[in-house]
Amino acid sequence: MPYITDMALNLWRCVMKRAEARWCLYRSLYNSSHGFNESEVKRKLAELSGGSVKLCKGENGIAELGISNSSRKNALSGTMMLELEERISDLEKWKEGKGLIVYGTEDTFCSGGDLNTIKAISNAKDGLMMCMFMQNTLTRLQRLPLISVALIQGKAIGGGAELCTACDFRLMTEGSEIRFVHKHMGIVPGWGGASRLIQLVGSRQALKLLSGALRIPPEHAISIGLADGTLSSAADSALEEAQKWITPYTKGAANVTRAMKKLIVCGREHLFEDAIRKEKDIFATVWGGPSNLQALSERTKYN
Ligand SMILES: CC[C@@H](C(=O)O)C(=O)SCCNC(=O)CCNC(=O)[C@H](O)C(C)(C)COP(=O)(O)OP(=O)(O)OC[C@H]1O[C@@H](n2cnc3c(N)ncnc32)[C@H](O)[C@@H]1OP(=O)(O)O
Repeated sequence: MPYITDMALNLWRCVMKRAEARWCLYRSLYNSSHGFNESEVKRKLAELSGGSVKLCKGENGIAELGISNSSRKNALSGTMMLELEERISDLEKWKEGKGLIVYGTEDTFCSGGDLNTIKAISNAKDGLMMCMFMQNTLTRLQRLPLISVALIQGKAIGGGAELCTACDFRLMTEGSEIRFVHKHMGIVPGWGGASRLIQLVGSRQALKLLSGALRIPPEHAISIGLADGTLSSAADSALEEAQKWITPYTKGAANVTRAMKKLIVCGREHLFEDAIRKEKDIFATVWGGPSNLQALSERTKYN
């Protein structure tokens, strides 16, 4: 009997995996058919070292992803870009996960690409490969079935500003700042930050922020819908406060929270008709499930 249950469970997992691939929840944007040579870009980035990206998965289903490169204000070196991709792969496999907090250690969220790394790959071909690699990674971050929050302490600059837009929410501590400085570097965002910024604040606001390379303090970010809250806490307790902030959204059964986030990903990324059909498919994964049956038996009132 347990053997049959195992078989049924494996079959169910297999069906779900195929369905999730169909809903494009874990899909990268670029592969070899787009001229993307992943192994070559990985080999180059591996030579450009410094800093680390650490992942801590909590028993409450909320993980913390820490960006750390203390001598360079948490700039992302080549090896950190690789580590970030590995951590996202890890999170894609974490079936108990419900939430994610992305933060920078010490006093900065992230100062963008490590200028030493950027200089070493400043030719057109390497730049394009790095851009595709980072777009793949940040798109996979955005598509995770986890409710994600960027905790912005200090500055989120250049690629750091782009990174924070790949999260569902942004919380900013007092005195922090988001700034797309690309214009001053003679470039435009390439990690998907412009497209995501337009989705968040609309094309007019995005044009102002990008073409003016404006400093965006918490109040401004909140007023245009870029940020979702300000945290008052000192550096050492901001993570705790972010954990509290995310809890109402992640409370409850993991499969329901994850299904909810999958709906948002589908709704955001597909045309309406396509999205509403996928909503039906995702609905079918939780209908009549343990959380649903429990709620029905409890007959909870919401008054
Ligand atoms: C393709 C990637 C591209 C993108 O898509 O946007 C990028 O992200 S390019 C990088 C864009 N970012 C920058 O240009 C940041 C430049 N740095 C700064 O503006 C400032 O350093 C800061 C981040 C605002 C911090 O200022 P402050 O608090 O005054 O500290 P310091 O300036 O003294 O910095 C300490 C130390 O850190 C080094 N640093 C900072 N950022 C980077 C970086 N991105 N790459 C490498 N190193 C960085 C800085 O040079 C200092 O080093 P030392 O001079 O050796 O002390």
